[in-house]
Amino acid sequence: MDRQAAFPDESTYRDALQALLQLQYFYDLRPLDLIRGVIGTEHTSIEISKVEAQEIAEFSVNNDYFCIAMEWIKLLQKFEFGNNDTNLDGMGQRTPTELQVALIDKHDSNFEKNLGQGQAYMYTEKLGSHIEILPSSLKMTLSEESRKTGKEIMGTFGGGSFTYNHLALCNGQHFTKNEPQLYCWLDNKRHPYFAIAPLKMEILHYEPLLLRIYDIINQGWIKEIKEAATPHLSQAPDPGTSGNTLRTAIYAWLADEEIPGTPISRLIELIFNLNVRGSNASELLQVASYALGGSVSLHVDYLGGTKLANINVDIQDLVGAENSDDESDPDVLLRGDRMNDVKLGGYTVFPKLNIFVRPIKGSAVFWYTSLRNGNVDSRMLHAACPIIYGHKLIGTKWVHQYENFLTRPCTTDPWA
Ligand SMILES: O=C(O)CCC(=O)C(=O)O
Ligand SMILES: [Fe+2]
Repeated sequence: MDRQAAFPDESTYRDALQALLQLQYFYDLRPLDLIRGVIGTEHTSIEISKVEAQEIAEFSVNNDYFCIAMEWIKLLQKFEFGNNDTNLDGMGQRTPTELQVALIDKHDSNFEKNLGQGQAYMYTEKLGSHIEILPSSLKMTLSEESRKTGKEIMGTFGGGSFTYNHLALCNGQHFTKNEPQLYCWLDNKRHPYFAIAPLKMEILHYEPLLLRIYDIINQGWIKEIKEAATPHLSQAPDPGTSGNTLRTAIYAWLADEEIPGTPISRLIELIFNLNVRGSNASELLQVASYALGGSVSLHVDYLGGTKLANINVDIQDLVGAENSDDESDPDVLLRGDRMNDVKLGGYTVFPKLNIFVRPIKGSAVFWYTSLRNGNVDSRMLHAACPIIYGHKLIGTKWVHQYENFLTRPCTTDPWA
């Protein structure tokens, strides 16, 4: 056995720090909570020592995560950790005050540089003259400003346009003054099959269309998808097909033949009158598994111009076990696995539409990724928010354009 493979290396550690800071950034988690193992509303046994807090502060300063770094530095200055951490002033470690000075210097030289380029909106003030800025209030101010002016503001974790709306939506907040008139109905007209089992449809957005269908897959299908995908869950998609999208999840791809008891392609054909099963009519079912911090950055699923529609099927719930059928799943109980539902985080957000979508087990969310003229529909920009606690499992089916040039309904009107 290769024992070395069991030890995390430097880059795994950096990834873990990055994931932790991303969670803090997205959800305004407080370092004081984090060091005590409190993540959102969950009390975990994952505590952070003073040495680790120091490393987090160093990492944040080095990576220019200004507000986050300031929070960790303040914590190091103020908070008494347990007395078993001693090595703080050892070689190579900066004191909190040294870190703070380095941080302010970096920030303020960035400020001057950006000012010279006419981009002062990224920082409202020099840190040196105003170090009491609260990250949360700064982010909300920027979010509000970007909404009012339509100006794009770059965020610490990249993403480019609509970054702050992205953050707000991940937190379940949106800035639409008038709630859209949502509409739900039972649909039994699409195919005789649905006369017996009507589809529970919900319009999340009209134009462009964003549609949720509840209870589209049952417990048997869920079990089959999980069993078929689990042994293969590993790598991220080929960067050639996912562009610059950052994905911190693990993936598996399933052909219809690998899940013979789960006719999901056929079901999508019946509901949307699309070709899904023919050769090259759709991609393999992409199963994505997200753990703590797992997320996908803002993107449109379009690359290569082949994709027509996106159907995301939620294989697990966002909320706790009381809503989960997994209690009765003998495999889950045998493994003693109680982390089967996402407790917090994990929304799919559409910042241009001002919509956040919570994963609901067994439901699917549908949208067209391209316009009728074949170009990408950039309004469908979306992201998967980081998981704070629990585990999200989602299946994505991408239906192709070319095999559907005759089948795409010529209207998005659900009543037509
Ligand atoms: O997991 C989600 O909510 C969305 C994932 C996604 O957009 C993708 O994998 O392309
Ligand atoms: Fe996507």
